[in-house]
Amino acid sequence: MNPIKFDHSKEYDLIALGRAAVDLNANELYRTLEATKTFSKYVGGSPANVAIGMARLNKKTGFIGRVADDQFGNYILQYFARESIDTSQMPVDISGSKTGLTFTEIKSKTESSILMYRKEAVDLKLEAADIKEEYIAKSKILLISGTALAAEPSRQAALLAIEYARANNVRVIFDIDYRPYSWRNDLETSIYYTIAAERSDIIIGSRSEFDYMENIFTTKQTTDAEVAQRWFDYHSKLVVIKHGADGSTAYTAAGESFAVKIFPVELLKSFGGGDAYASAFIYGLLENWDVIDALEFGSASASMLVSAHSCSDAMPTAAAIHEFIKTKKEEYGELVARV
Ligand SMILES: Nc1ncnc2c1ncn2[C@@H]1O[C@H](COP(=O)(O)OP(=O)(O)OP(=O)(O)O)[C@@H](O)[C@H]1O
Ligand SMILES: O=C(O)C[C@@H](O)[C@H](O)C(=O)CO
Repeated sequence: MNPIKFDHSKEYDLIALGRAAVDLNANELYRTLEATKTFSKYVGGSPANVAIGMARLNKKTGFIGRVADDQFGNYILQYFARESIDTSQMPVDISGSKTGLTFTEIKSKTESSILMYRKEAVDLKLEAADIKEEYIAKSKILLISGTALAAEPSRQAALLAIEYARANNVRVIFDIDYRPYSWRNDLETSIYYTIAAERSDIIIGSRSEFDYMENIFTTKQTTDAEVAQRWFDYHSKLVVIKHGADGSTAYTAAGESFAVKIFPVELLKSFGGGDAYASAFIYGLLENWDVIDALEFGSASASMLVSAHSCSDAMPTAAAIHEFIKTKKEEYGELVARV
């Protein structure tokens, strides 16, 4: 049973807030960045990837975020327009700030890493004045990417957006999305993540991201169930904890727990799975599926993405995910991802 109640009278399915950036993924595989000569350019930025994933799944999607006054800013706006993502709340920043860049290094069949250029990143220039309550009120969901909390003025903009959502029966999804490059220290990260998480209906993150968030509370090793309970004691109804190649778990405030494994694929890069996971999982919730079915859908999309060269371009349609699941179940059995 889906524990999240959406107001289905609202126009948008999801509005994402945070960074829209650019990925430059190495074309030469199994080399270090030092030895890489060419890259493929994709739209990137975790919340942008999730928004693209939602749009690919035919959900009406909007975005709140600033873009740079340069070719990369134009590229992002044009890409979003082609994907039918509303860009009315994506002001062009004229302060000279730059689009965040992420270089993905595919070092071996099992190892990849990212190098992020985020100095003066335009996404962190988002201001509270950019946040319109009447826009947010039109959506079933507001998705907040944790990196939007890393610096001012983006931090206050994100926290204001959360308050507007809560005042207008909009479900808040907090995708923890930890990227170290923009934070000053771990305590700051933990404090502001906690402020957002306390106000969110759904929290999604990898286990290590939850641990960052818990820093101010405890340093002892807690179970996934204990992690989830902490946030149920505030406001959350659903907590999803991802464990990379070990799959993922979900807990509801009503005391239910679920787990799924990964779908077997040939790994190309270990990045991008989380954004695909989030968009497909949220799609399942919006379709009022049971949590376990939404988890399986998210896990399938994630596995498809870690075997793809891009993140945004490779975001699959619902039909493609269903076909992927069907094929894997024929090959590995009905319970391929269910534990
Ligand atoms: N080797 C793998 N094979 C198949 N699926 C995988 C693999 N690694 C990760 N996944 C899938 O991707 C999901 C997200 O990966 P992870 O737990 O690393 O989250 P994340 O750090 O948020 O991802 P991202 O790097 O996109 O930010 C996992 O829960 C799993 O479903
Ligand atoms: O989140 C980022 O800014 C980097 C992403 O664009 C990249 O695709 C990735 O690492 C996915 O998680």
